[in-house]
Amino acid sequence: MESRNPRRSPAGSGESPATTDEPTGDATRVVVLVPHVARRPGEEGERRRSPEARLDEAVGLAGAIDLDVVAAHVIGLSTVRPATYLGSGKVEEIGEDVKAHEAGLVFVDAPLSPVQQRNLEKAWSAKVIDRTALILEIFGQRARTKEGVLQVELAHLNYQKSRLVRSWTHLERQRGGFGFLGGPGETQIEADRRIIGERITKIERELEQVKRTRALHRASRKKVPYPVVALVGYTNAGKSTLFNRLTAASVMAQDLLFATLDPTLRQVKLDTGDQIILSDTVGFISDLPTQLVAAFRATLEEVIEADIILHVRDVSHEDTAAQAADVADVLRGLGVDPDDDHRLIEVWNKIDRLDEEGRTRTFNSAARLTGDAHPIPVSALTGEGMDELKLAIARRLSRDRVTLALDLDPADGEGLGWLYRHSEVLDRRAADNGTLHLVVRVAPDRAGNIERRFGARRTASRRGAA
Ligand SMILES: Nc1nc2c(ncn2[C@@H]2O[C@H](COP(=O)(O)OP(=O)(O)OP(=O)(O)O)[C@@H](O)[C@H]2O)c(=O)[nH]1
Ligand SMILES: [Mg+2]
Repeated sequence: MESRNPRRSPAGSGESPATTDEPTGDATRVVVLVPHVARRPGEEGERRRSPEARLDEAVGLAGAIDLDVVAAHVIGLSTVRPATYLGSGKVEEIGEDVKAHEAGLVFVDAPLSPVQQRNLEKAWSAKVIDRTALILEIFGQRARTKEGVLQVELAHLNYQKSRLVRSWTHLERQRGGFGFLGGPGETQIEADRRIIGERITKIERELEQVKRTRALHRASRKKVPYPVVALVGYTNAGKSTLFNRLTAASVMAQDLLFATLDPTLRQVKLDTGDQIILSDTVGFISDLPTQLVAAFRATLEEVIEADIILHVRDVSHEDTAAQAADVADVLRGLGVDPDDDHRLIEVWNKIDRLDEEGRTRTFNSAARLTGDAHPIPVSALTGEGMDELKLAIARRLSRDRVTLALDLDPADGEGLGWLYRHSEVLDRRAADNGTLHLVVRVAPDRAGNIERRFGARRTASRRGAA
């Protein structure tokens, strides 16, 4: 597309003003593009998502920050062009589309180099953002807690810094005249890098502080004898809906990608009497930039330390396998073994959206996986499968915990208080002579202590051990 190249023509009729890359359309009107590069030989099949599903997701991402999607296209490519990512014919075609729809923004669902971004902005007279930038934008809007806000800003700065290096090094120029921003002779790039670097250091320090506070909170929660059950899963899988169903609380559950950003904790009593702390977390997404994963490591510490992890999957989604593989990757990155059936329970959600045949298939494949690997088909929306899920959680808990029986002098109020604080009291009965017969349940590492202090005896669990 030769005509695009110089872009130096004076502002004529219909031409945008001197800076041709100044967006001319409405900045909330967005054209969504999903470049689909032809399959390379040897590429993993499981990871291949259908272009249509990727387009749905991309439109969802744009909608997540209230952008008005005016057009959305999958663009087939045989190869990625270094200068513009897309071929010149496509660039031109899309330019017309952008103009026709008066869009001020184009979301390209791919990792664009700074040069590609710049060139496309010039060609389309619109702002161009790539996947990382859009996800950062969403995270920026969603973050509520101080830690979340800081982490998003940190990820943003790191993103900027990496782009600064790549985009500007060949354009480095001396900063003339305004000496106060940098030392004499400091180049623009050095100054920018230094400012960003200082800001990063400052945020990292603040984050340290926030993390220390969180660690304290966690430590005090650890004294609570209740196990932590964390929900993880691909964004939009239904974690918050399930969380609400299990807690009967109302956490923001929406058909928005990344509706939940900061972890939410709530105490829940299962029908079996088990008390748990349920934790709702940020959704995962494919191609989540590594710096973002790193930034959210701290937020996901609840997951790392959880006793049980519920991996919520949208089994009605055509890419459910690819999504599950992405979630497994993130878990691995957090140091959690995704194949640890001991800790993980797969929750196959949204079964209400399956047709009769899909239902049968889903239930059959769930039944084929036995023992700890057995997934639980549910619908968080209709409530189907909730009893099975709670039972699965209770079983998992009772299996890992030790049940102890002990007798306590009724005068030992201090001992009784300690037991209530440090163990789950399952049963309490007073004998005729006043002695209290107690049945308590604790994590294995605490059992020895109670055996010694109260002369407790290990027993078979009274319930949930089926
Ligand atoms: N049909 C159906 N829809 C569901 C079910 N569970 C959740 N949804 C819908 O799926 C959408 C996403 O649900 P959320 O609970 O917000 O998903 P999430 O996993 O918390 O998403 P993020 O917080 O963005 O990661 C909402 O529109 C829910 O109403 C289900 O069992 N069946
Ligand atoms: Mg959520």
